[in-house]
Amino acid sequence: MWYFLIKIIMTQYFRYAQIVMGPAGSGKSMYCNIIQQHADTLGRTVRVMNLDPAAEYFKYRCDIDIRELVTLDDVMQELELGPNGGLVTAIEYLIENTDWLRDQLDGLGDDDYILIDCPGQIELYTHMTVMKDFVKTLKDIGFSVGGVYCIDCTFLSDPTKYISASLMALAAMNQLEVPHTNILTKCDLISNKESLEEMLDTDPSEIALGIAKSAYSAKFKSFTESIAKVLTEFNLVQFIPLDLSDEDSIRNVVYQIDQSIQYGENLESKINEDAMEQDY
Ligand SMILES: Nc1nc2c(ncn2[C@@H]2O[C@H](COP(=O)(O)OP(=O)(O)OP(=O)(O)O)[C@@H](O)[C@H]2O)c(=O)[nH]1
Repeated sequence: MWYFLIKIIMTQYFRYAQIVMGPAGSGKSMYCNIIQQHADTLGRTVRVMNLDPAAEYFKYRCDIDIRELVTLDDVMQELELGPNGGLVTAIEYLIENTDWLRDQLDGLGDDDYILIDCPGQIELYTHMTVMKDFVKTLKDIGFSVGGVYCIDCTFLSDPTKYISASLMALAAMNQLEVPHTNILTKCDLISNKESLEEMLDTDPSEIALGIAKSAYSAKFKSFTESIAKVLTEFNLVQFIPLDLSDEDSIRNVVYQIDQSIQYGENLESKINEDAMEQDY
């Protein structure tokens, strides 16, 4: 009996999902593609779900597609909504159809590591509840969920963009309430790798200083400095670089996110559990 109880508890956490977020064009689809290809080379299967009801084509092998349930065009036409309202309604419709989602996820068989490629409308995860509800649905189905927030690395060289990207990432982390990782995408585009490291090491207060220098008003200057101070003092936002041309960089990203959703740990438990099953 104890064995079955332990098995039920453990099985709940043998399914893993990454919610891949970020502004339009930040590299979410490319990220899914890179991670899926990397997994292929390791003989590990990573599935991808498209959560954008308006998507047209994919860079990755798409295993689950929200458009098979609902498309943005359908919602806009039937409910006479605009694109943003239509998007929220489409995702709400998905959450209401948990059976469809459960069937799709169960249909993946034993390959229970899934990346969920979100739409680029960041309001979905920075201040609306729809993605939070979606995460809850995944948890109820039995997934250990982590958030991955993609930010274009060119943002780091612009202090204003840096602060706003940091705050958006923080808002998504706060809203979703799951282990969170910020990924700095497109690092292959930076030819000077040392400058990238320098940028990553830069203290946000120095960045704020850059903004403050160009600030017109004293009020704006002190406001920016205060935000940067909070970011620094509480070590709130960190970025992990992803360079698709560098296998070590990809491996590091995979490792960090696996750690955050306890992929390795639970796998170890599973191996022990399988051994236990054989003993019985
Ligand atoms: N060189 C390089 N280009 C990239 C990388 N990631 C994305 N891109 C390019 O940036 C553009 C946007 O990438 P996507 O992966 O479609 O971005 P997205 O966040 O999924 O965009 P939306 O679905 O519109 O929200 C495409 O032209 C990609 O080829 C990267 O790591 N390196």
